[in-house]
Amino acid sequence: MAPSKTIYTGPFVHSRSLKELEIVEKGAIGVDEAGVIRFIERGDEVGEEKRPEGWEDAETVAVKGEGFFFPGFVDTHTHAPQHPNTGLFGKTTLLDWLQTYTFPLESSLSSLSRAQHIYTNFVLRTLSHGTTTCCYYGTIHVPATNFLAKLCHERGQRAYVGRVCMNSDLSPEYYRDAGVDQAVKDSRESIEYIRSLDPEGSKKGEAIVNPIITPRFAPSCTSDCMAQLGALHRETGAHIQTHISENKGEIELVKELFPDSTSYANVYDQAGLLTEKTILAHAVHLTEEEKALIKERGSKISHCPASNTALTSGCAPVRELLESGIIVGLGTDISGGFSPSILEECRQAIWVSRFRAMNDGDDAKLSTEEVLYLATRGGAAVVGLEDHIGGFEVGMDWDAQMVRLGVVHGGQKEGEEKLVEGPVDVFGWESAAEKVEKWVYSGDDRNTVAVWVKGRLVHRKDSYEA
Ligand SMILES: O=c1[nH]c(=O)c2nc[nH]c2[nH]1
Ligand SMILES: [Zn+2]
Repeated sequence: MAPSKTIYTGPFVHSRSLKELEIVEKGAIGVDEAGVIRFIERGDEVGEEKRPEGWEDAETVAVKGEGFFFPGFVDTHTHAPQHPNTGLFGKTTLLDWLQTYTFPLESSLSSLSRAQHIYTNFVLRTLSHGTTTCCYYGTIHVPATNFLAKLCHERGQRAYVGRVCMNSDLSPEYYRDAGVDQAVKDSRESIEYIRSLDPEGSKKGEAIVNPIITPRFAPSCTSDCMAQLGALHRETGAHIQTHISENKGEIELVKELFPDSTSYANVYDQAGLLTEKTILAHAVHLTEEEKALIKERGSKISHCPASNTALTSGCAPVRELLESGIIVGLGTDISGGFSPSILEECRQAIWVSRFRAMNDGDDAKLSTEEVLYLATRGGAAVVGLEDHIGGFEVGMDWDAQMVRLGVVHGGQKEGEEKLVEGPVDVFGWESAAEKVEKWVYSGDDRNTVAVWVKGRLVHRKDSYEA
């Protein structure tokens, strides 16, 4: 159903900057038919009787009970085909995990019906966690990847969808590109298909779903393949995503495979893959030179703390990355990561920063405000949409979630006590900031009762009522 003019009333929370959240206890946000925010009122200015001119017939969506509107989350790195393996990694580390768990599952998506089954579930799952924008790796299979893009387009999730390239013999024979030409041809075919879903929007840079060029990681691709993908980027202007410097064994392998390169980041740079439109996942063990190069090229980093811990890759130095001026967002990295939730990733980012702090000092610690920024405005900047999503400002799109917290009522009769819906118990004496903090530390998808992308309702819980 096409969205109508709507006024969202109630508390809202968003990041003003890395360090500062704005918490408005009584607000109203007017969103037009195109899903664009047209006014924001703080305080009592807008009530049922005091609507701005032209908004008299607008629908109202109000937060009922305890809760608030929050910007939709941006997941800057995840693997849709690995969803069935979520939680399965045993004691493996990256390179044996890929061979044991990942390649066998991904290769099975040569079956389109299997891909449809997995992808449909995953897109519904990420939406239910409040993820309004998602950067997806697909597999090497064009039909499956195109299906994922079409699904996001139909369900209304903002997405970057990439057909994976992997032509080197590190990949098993049963799951590998036939050659460089095949890798480039299939990538081009997928880019064209994804742009055909919304040709006008794609031309204007306004499409909800976009293609993303996806060399799996340097060890999976030959230099020639990466150079041709760099050329494909220059030709099409499509974004690029890949992995970098995740695990020490991987870094050693890159040194062996590319002896003429001065570093892992240099391998990508020589191929023309380090650009302003490049998203680099992990970046756990970058050298100072690599950080400087990434900063100079304007490439972005997806921090994936759950995955980095699960595969014992390391604790990424997020404070240092931020201080060197690199743009950072959060990524769930299913199924290296074990949860499709960016809220979970916020907690993991906080924990990992504390482990770094045990060696580096307290400055390494990330605050609640900071991780919420990375989950929204930081992620938006990673995909180049910082002027459109990630916060609530006039002119931005309404990509948002309604968060509801449970109120614990006193005076329940003995034997009739009931738990509130969802994991967060609010007793009534918490400050607004404390409620947000409680949500970050103990909330989950049960607290996300509705989700909108560009004004379109894309997910709602049964208990949601406008
Ligand atoms: O976390 C990761 N997940 C993957 O699928 C992958 N492939 C290469 N490097 C990778 N890292
Ligand atoms: Zn990954």
